[in-house]
This record gives sequence, C-alpha cells and structure tokens, in this order.
Amino acid sequence: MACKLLVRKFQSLRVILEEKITVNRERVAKLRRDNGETVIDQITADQIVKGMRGMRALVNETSTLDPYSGIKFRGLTIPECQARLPKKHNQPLPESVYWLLLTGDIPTPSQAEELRSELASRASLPQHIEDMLNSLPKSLHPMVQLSIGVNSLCEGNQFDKAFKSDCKRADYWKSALEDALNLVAKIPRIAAIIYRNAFKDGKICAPSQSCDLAENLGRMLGWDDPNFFELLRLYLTLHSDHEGGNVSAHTTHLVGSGLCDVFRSYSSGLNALAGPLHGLANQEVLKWLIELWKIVGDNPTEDDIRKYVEGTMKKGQVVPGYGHAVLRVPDPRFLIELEYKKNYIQNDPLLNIVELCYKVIPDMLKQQGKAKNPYPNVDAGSGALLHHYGLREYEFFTVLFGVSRAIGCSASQVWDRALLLPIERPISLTLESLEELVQQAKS
Ligand SMILES: CC(=O)SCCNC(=O)CCNC(=O)[C@H](O)C(C)(C)COP(=O)(O)OP(=O)(O)OC[C@H]1O[C@@H](n2cnc3c(N)ncnc32)[C@H](O)[C@@H]1OP(=O)(O)O
Ligand SMILES: O=C([O-])CC(=O)C(=O)O
Repeated sequence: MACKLLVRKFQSLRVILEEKITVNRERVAKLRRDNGETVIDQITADQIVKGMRGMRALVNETSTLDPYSGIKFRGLTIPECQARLPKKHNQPLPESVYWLLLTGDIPTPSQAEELRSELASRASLPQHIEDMLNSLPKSLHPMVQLSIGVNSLCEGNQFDKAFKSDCKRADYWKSALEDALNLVAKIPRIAAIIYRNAFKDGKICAPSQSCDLAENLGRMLGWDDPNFFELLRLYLTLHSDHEGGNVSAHTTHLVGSGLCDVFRSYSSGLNALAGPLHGLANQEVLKWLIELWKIVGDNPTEDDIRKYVEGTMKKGQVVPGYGHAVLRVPDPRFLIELEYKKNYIQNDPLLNIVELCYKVIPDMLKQQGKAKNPYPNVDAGSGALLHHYGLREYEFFTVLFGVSRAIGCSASQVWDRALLLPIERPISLTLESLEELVQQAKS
C-alpha cells in the first residue's frame, strides 16, 4: 500500500515539490551513473586536524555560501530576496523565505499567503507541552528549554508513523514535510513561552490566524509595535539558513541521516547552535557590548574601543561577533543590519558603538594576525537591533536565532529525504594512522 497523503490541505506546495523531487532524483542517479567515481577534490592532513575547513563533503540544496559574496538562498542574495520575495512592509515574509528554501521558487503572493495561513493554523501547542514548558526552572538557559520544547514535539510525528508503516522510502519526504511545517509553525510559541516565563509574568497571548510568523512571534513575546515586527521579519530572514556545513545545520543533517524525525534532529541542531563560537555569539556579543558601553559611555572614541578590545584579546578570549570559518569579507548580513539601522533608527548609542567597533576591530584583528577573517559576522549587529526595540534579555537572543534557523534546517531535511541521502558515516583516523597516511602519500 502506498503512503497515505499526509499533506492534504497543502496540495500546491506538495505538488510543486513532487515534480522537483522527481527531476532531482534523476539528476542524482545520472551523476552517480556517469561520474560517481570522478575525483573532484583532495583532502590535506591540515583539513583533517583543523575542523574540515574548506572540505566540500555535503549535499545541501537550500543555500550556498561564497567566502566573498556571502550567502545565497536558492541563488538569491539577501538583498535580492528583499526585492523579490512577497513581503509585508519592506521585509520578506518569513513564509516566503520558507517557500523559496523548500522549492527553489519565488512564491507568488497567493502561495506565500497559503503558507502563512497554513502555518498560522498549526501555531498552537498541545496543552501538555505548554504545561511541560511552564514547569521548567526559570534559571534553565533558554536554549536548553528550546531544545527540550522542540524535542517534545516529536510525539506522534508523521515521519515515525510513515517509517513504521509500509510507506515506501521514496515517499518519506512527504511525512518529513508535514513535520517540517509543524516545526516551523510551532517553534515561535515555544520560544515565546520560554521568554514570558523566564523574563516576564508567564502570561502569553494566543497566536493569531491572521498574522504572519514574525508578527505572531512578536505579539506572543509581548510586543505591539509594527516596527519590532518588521525587525523580526528581517531577523528571521537573515538567520534562516547558511548552507549545510555550519554547526547547527550539519548537526541537524547528521542526526536526520539516521532517520530521526525533524524534531529530534533539530533539537540536536539547537544544542549545536548554543555553542559560543556559533549561535550563542548572538548573546555573547550583546553581553560584551553592554559591558563596553558601561565603561565608555554614550560617546566613546575609537581609542576607548581599542582599549576594551585589547583587554578582551589579552585575556585570550575571542572578540565575539568577529571572524568566520568561511567568509573572508564583512558578513553581508551584518551590512544589512547596519543598513537597517541607517534607514530606520536615529541615534541609538549602542548601535553607534556597534558601528564604531566595525571601524576599529578589523584592523586590530589584522594586527594580531591570527583570525583569517577580521570582519564582523551576523552576530555583531543583530542583538543591538533587538535591544533597540526593548528586547534586552540577551540570554534569550539565540532562541530567536533558533526559531529562524528552523526554516533552513527543516527545509534541508525535507530535501535530505527527497534525495534519499543515506546515513552519514565518515571514517575517523588515529593520529598514528594519519601520520602513516601522510608518509604513504609522500612516498
Ligand atoms: C552565526 C555564526 O556562527 S557566526 C560566528 C559566531 N562566532 C563568533 O563571533 C565568535 C568569535 N569568532 C570566532 O571564534 C571564530 O572566528 C569562528 C569560530 C567564527 C571561526 O573560527 P575559525 O574558522 O577557526 O577561525 P580562524 O581560522 O580565523 O582562527 C584562527 C585563529 O584566530 C582566532 N580568531 C578567530 N576569530 C577571532 C576573534 N573574533 N577574536 C580573536 N581571535 C579570533 C582563532 O581563535 C584562532 O586562534 P588559534 O590559532 O589560537 O586557535
Ligand atoms: O556559517 C557558519 O559557519 C556560521 C554562520 O554564520 C551561520 O551559521 O549563520
């Protein structure tokens, strides 16, 4: 018996995906048939001991990252997404970003609306998950709470049902899509409950059927400010995806490759995001900036900033928000954050400090001579923008990153199942065997 149609109400997205999946499966089959044994790259010993940097080893359809021009979502830069995707006010709707990442197509306004309405209809949580979240200690880091909340969504997931039934492997993507839609629809409410419990009075409004994902998130967090919703739309676009090799996307992909459903895979991805060298930098930057602001006041000089940065470096710490494993230019996402400040925000002292840091820090990192990329990344500016609109509890910031990254990671997981990608299982080496391999390669 064939797998039942799980995405009943959602024919257009499903039909579009089905057509594209058929074409892309044929591409994979042809690639393997004609060129499966073709050597396309070499690996150095350095890459093996230095975090696989530059090693091209994963298939990921949703986005690509160029060291010099930055991220492209399905071939579109973020400014192109801002110009071409259906939007509300001036920023793309998160739903249109999701449609783009899932299908590779720019949605029509009615397709974006269809997805908006579908996600809004799924935005509430089962009562027992709300109760469970409400029972967590307020002191538990918000990212741990988010990971627990997302993990708990796996109960009754469609992917496990399909796996345990006689659903064909070729149809797994359909249940993966169903779960992916639920993840993206429900994660804003998990995030908002965590925020309201940890930092406010625990009361929270219900999600609205008529709002987009960003406005619903903003309202449930407790805001009633269209400008904040607009910032959230930008934030959700900027952080949604960064090709497949970053720590959170790669973790999600790896866990999913063992055929874990998207909730458990992404819960693992969230734990990966919570590392200070990755998504937690979002929080670390603001903590660092607030300390700097306290010391230097509203109108610091470049020398004031230099002194503070020197202090960070002398302690042997990284300057948060600077550097990148792939990018070799200022992160285009950071430049868009500065542009947003220029267009919408007059004279915010903390954001002025962010700009002054950008003038001073790259030269200092160049002088230090260690960081391969001395420029700011996305985390250098996003927290100060949230701070401007009154969201100041920086321990919560990476949760918003996690809400956004669910869009890219879950779209990728649908494609992992669509392309029938197998369990990921590379081979590790002991130092001894690596030394031997190096000797063999040289002789
Ligand atoms: C959403 C994101 O995940 S964006 C990244 C967010 N993270 C941060 O902002 C934290 C600060 N930045 C960093 O720690 C790093 O630049 C990373 C993790 C982003 C990239 O790491 P890598 O690819 O290993 O960087 P790179 O190859 O340039 O590192 C070389 C050396 O420069 C140092 N370095 C890199 N960035 C910085 C920095 N911002 N401040 C000080 N030193 C740095 C590294 O610690 C490393 O030192 P070591 O040789 O003593 O071990
Ligand atoms: O690409 C990376 O390694 C980190 C990053 O900027 C992201 O995940 O957004």
